Amino acid sequence: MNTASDVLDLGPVVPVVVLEDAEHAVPTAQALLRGGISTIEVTLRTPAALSAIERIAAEVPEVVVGAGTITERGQAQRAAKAGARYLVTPGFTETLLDEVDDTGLPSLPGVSTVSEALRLAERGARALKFFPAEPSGGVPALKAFAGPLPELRFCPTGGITPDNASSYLALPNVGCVGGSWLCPRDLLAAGEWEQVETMARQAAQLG
Ligand SMILES: O=C(O)C(=O)C[C@H](O)[C@H](O)COP(=O)(O)O
Repeated sequence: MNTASDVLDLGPVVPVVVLEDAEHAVPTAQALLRGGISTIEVTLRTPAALSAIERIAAEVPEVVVGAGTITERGQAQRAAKAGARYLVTPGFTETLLDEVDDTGLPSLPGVSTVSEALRLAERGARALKFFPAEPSGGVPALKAFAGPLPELRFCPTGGITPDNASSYLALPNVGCVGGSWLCPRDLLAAGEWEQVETMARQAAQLG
């Protein structure tokens, strides 16, 4: 997996996961894997996130672990050091993009407008996160992006559900969708790994 476009090809759904407890990292990744999902985006929203990334990278190498919610200076470097294999940002600043690029890792920077997508295309990006997908116009917006931006592919995230995922995945400029629905906090807190596996299995079949 070398490019951002490769990240979009890891499967139809990238689970976006908030891990409050690093102890949940390995069982979550294993449950996703049993369900047929081979990637996990661990959001850097909790103190446990970097340790969670480290554990998944070390103990569940079959799952390609990425780091999400990169919003502050230093986070890209720390995530790379912990073993993240790709980086995701909800939006971008030039500083953030430079830091992400410095890691050498593939990344999906977040955009919600054509102008933002153009700025990233100027920097060489070919794969982007579309965030927040539903509030930013959803499927019709992405359909419209394909006209002026034919070379760009997207991972829409934000408001994606099992009910609307397929309509995004049917668009030629969508490689995969991102979503938190597979790994809700209450299931992780309760250690309901079989339920995570079941939802992963359903998500893996979307397309
Ligand atoms: O943390 C980030 O970097 C984000 O961009 C936000 C996440 O992608 C969304 O929270 C996922 O959206 P939902 O599936 O609607 O929960």
